[in-house]
Amino acid sequence: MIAIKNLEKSFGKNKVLKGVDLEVKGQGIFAILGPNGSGKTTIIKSILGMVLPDAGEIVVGAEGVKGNWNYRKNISYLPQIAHFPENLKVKELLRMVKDIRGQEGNEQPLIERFKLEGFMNSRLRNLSGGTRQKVNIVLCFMFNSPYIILDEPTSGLDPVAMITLRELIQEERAKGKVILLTTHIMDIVEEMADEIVFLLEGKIFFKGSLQDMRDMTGEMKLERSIANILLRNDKQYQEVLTT
Ligand SMILES: Nc1ncnc2c1ncn2[C@@H]1O[C@H](COP(=O)(O)OP(=O)(O)OP(=O)(O)O)[C@@H](O)[C@H]1O
Repeated sequence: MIAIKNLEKSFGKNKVLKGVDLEVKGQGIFAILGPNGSGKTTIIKSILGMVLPDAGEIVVGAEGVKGNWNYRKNISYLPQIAHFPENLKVKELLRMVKDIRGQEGNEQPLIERFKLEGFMNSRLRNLSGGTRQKVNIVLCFMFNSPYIILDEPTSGLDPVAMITLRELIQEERAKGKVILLTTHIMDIVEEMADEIVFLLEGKIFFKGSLQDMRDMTGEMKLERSIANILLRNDKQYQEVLTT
């Protein structure tokens, strides 16, 4: 269970989160959606303790997040942009992350699935964007954590890797994990999400199933549903529906 109560966060004058209340109960895939800059990553980083909220409370499992690092070992995180020392070799990075976490990982099957065997001795600075992302996926999925947080996990992946990632996410879901996912690829959400959370203007605007969203907006396709919500709430999006 993840419970967020009245979360507020500003960066200077930019009020990003204006009282976010969100409860993620049970297991499954929860897609956090919203326009660019709506605060999806800020919520995720607040859950991880990487952003310090101005107000509010977050509980992960039974543990409050404030001043606590213990709960982090239960979360695997795939960041939107990962920053690691560029001169590290892939095998050194894998070792380093396992040492930092103090947990052994089951990386070998993932290395094989993403065909990374030939890159173990490559330095990060020499990897393509997509190969880096595959390494980041291995780093995230090699630990058996009850919570998995994926921030734009498909970025840079080729279609084969994309299918492998989708399979991997489904396998983790079948194991009873709680998976939080942000993505701008709506067919992934339509295929996989058990619940959709839609963030707008600093608050949770909608939380429910895909069918609930269809019912609310009268649109069958998620992309159109979201465009419909944005149109109702912001005139600048009117063109989206008329094109
Ligand atoms: N460290 C920071 N310092 C200043 N502003 C920040 C910082 N992090 C985020 N912001 C701002 O907060 C707002 C929300 O950013 P965030 O990355 O959470 O949005 P997002 O919904 O994840 O966006 P996207 O869909 O583009 O990934 C943006 O206006 C962003 O510029």
